[in-house]
Amino acid sequence: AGTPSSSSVAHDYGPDSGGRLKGVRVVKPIIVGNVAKYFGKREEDGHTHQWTVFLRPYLNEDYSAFIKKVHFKLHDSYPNPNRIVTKPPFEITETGWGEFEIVIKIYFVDTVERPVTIYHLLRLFETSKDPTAPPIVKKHISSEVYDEIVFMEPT
Ligand SMILES: O=C(Nc1ccc(C(=O)N2CC(c3nccs3)C2)s1)[C@@H]1CCCN1
Repeated sequence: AGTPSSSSVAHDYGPDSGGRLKGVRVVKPIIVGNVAKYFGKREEDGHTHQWTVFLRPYLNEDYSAFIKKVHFKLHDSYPNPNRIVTKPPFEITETGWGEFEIVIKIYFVDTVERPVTIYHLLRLFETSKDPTAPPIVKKHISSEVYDEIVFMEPT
């Protein structure tokens, strides 16, 4: 039998559906992280690394169908610390000398879905087991975590 026509498909308008179709939970896997490259100590401003913080799909998929924009909030000592990216790749590349928390806020095309906030600690150094040891500088370093965006997709 072929796909049932809309008339034969039963729609479940649950008691709390507010007129929307009963939602189907959609899980979108993502990777949130940063890569960093050590370029020595720059005379003029003391910056030592170039880094890129990113939010990307776990598999190579186009998430711009449901992600409207991604807001990266950098440390306030950066010029224009509120960086908005409206199309993939959702990433920011900057230079600096230290590690700090970057607040990443994802806004969805479907405005009924509330924005999602993710916190990422920018990593430039390898952490040594000995807390009294100086930070370990590596030419290249990366720090990324797997995460999931879960939202209700109307069926
Ligand atoms: O490092 C840390 N906080 C940092 C905040 C901002 C950092 C940075 O790298 N930069 C500011 C930015 C510019 N200033 C002027 C033009 S761009 C380059 S580092 C903390 C402190 C101890 C441990 N981690």
